[in-house]
Amino acid sequence: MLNPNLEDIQLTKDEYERYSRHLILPEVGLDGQKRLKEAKVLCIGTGGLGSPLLLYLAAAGVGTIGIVDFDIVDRSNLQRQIIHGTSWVNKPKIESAKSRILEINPACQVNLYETRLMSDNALEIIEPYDIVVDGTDNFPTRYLVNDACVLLDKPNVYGSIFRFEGQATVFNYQGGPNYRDLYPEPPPPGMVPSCAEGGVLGVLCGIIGTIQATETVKIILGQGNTLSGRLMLYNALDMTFRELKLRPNPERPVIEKLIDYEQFCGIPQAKAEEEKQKMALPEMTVTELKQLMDSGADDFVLVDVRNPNEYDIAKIDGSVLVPLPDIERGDGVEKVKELLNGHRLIAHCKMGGRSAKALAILKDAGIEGTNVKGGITAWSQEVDSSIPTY
Ligand SMILES: Nc1ncnc2c1ncn2[C@@H]1O[C@H](COP(=O)(O)OP(=O)(O)OP(=O)(O)O)[C@@H](O)[C@H]1O
Repeated sequence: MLNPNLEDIQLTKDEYERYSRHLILPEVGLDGQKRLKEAKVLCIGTGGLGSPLLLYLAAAGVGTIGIVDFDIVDRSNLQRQIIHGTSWVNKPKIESAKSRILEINPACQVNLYETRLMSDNALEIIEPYDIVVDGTDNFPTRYLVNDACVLLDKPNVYGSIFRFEGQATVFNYQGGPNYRDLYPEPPPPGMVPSCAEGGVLGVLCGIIGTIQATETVKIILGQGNTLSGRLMLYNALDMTFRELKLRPNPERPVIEKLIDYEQFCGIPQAKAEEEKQKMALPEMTVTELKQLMDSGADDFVLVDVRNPNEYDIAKIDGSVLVPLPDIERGDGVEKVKELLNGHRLIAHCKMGGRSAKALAILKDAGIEGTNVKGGITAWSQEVDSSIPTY
């Protein structure tokens, strides 16, 4: 429970009316609404999770809300990032979120931090707040938020989402476990695909984000049992909730200072490896591919290594689908061999990363090929604008 001096906090007449359905709940009541009014909550990320949780925190009467994000609203965000509207596309997410929050609750003090949360700004940004809510989507930031909250002794309300499944819990609350008890080591880079790669059901964000908002409100009020020590696992397809027990690991290293979290998660090393892999492969631009196709040459096969549903969304005419997972399993390598039958191989994917991976595997199997730089995204931007980007 947050413990401001309740006698110093007054509700206005408008607030009595606005929060009347809270005030008549004995678990909230006048004191609870005053605690909400005095509370300072920092939301990191105003994407899929940040959107619903900010809407509910603002509506619930949280007096001060901080928002950290560096991104602009993309059209592909609108399917789930419901705080942002169409007119905000290409504009800063934090500005969009603030305007919507003030529309819901003009009395809310909204502090904006248009920056990436990093080791050199995290402590300063987080310090003035009572509770931190993590609505981000990457491992370095999650470890950073965790460690900063441990150092500053702030509860960290955590959520994550992927495809149809989500997780939520409360870290670092009243001596409870933190993120490093759940994940002592980061996964190898690229092991866990992002929502941009694997997709996500829009309404899943609503479920997990509102669980985070609920936990935040409960911590402020000091009511109920929080998710501290319990990891909630939700599956939208089965409509099931499961729980895992979490305990502080006695062997967990003591966090003494913030570190380089990109390095900790192996990101620069993985990027260098990917670059090296790409450099070792012959490449061609989409314009060169177009010229080759227009020349009537028939000595090559264009292999698309994306997933079948991506191929249904958009494809380059004449390409043949052999998904990367099939190539990784081995049967795709055989399929490519059959397709080539003496022709040369050109491969593409969405942006050029997966096709580089596929070509490296094929090279080990004795098949040389050329990678299309920028994939079908570059094709859509530079050659054929009738092809949708996704
Ligand atoms: N270190 C960070 N500091 C501030 N904001 C962050 C940080 N890391 C991630 N975010 C923000 O967290 C949000 C995560 O939300 P989400 O994954 O739904 O959005 P997205 O990145 O727009 O999605 P997509 O990858 O599909 O385009 C994003 O708005 C992103 O900019």
